[in-house]
Amino acid sequence: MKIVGLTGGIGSGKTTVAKMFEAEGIPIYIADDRAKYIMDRQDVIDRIQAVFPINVLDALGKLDRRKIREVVFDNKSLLNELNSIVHPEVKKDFLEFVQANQAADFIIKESAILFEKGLDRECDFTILVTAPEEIRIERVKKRDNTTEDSIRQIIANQWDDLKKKSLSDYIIENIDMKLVKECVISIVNDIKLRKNSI
Ligand SMILES: CC(C)(COP(=O)(O)OP(=O)(O)OC[C@H]1O[C@@H](n2cnc3c(N)ncnc32)[C@H](O)[C@@H]1O)[C@@H](O)C(=O)NCCC(=O)NCCS
Ligand SMILES: Nc1ncnc2c1ncn2[C@@H]1O[C@H](COP(=O)(O)OP(=O)(O)OP(=O)(O)O)[C@@H](O)[C@H]1O
Repeated sequence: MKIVGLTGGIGSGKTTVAKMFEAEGIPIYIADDRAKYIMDRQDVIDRIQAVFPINVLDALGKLDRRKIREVVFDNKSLLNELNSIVHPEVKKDFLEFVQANQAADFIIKESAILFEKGLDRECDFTILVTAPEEIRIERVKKRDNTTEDSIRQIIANQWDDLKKKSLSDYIIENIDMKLVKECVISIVNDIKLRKNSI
């Protein structure tokens, strides 16, 4: 079984593209979604609250992600603290996913920070999803009902596409969905023919 990392900056459309792979029968692991699920666990909530200088809970005692988002992307040390709590848990969770999908030819691991966190070293191949920054910002503004400033703060915590392009095996420009779909189908066929690289 091959592990194929899929990444892209905020709003590039990597989850949208990951779902196209899923439609072709490829198991997909969306690290962001799994991180959210893990962060609803009480033991994880307690560890996060212990390092945050503000109350990060909502009225029901659940983690208020919006509050966290408002502080971490402007505070590198707090983001590192959060990452150091969440990422090892995601790693364990991913290993279980890999075990459960041994029969697949390959699986897709989608993460916004695949290269930033060196996770590409654990992948056989990598796919980068790109789109012009202004388009990405417009997409996220619409999707999350958020401000351009807050999106730009997240972009500042991710590598730029130029750096990621040089490390990627496949690059998908996500503008026209029909072309993207064709690209996904040809990548699926190509990866199936390739041997594991790690
Ligand atoms: C900061 C949090 C609470 C904000 O949650 P919220 O639901 O508002 O936004 P969401 O999770 O959709 O994040 C928005 C976008 O920010 C980017 N992003 C998320 N985490 C990170 C990070 N650690 N570093 C850089 N960019 C990140 C992604 O492009 C992501 O899609 C959340 O992103 C989080 O818990 N991040 C830390 C865990 C993590 O690293 N997850 C990503 C992969 S495991
Ligand atoms: N080719 C496209 N044309 C128009 N809208 C798109 C396209 N691709 C994605 N979108 C929309 O843009 C938004 C962002 O896409 P998506 O959530 O897949 O991005 P992402 O890279 O996973 O973002 P994030 O890093 O925030 O998780 C979504 O609302 C999605 O429906």
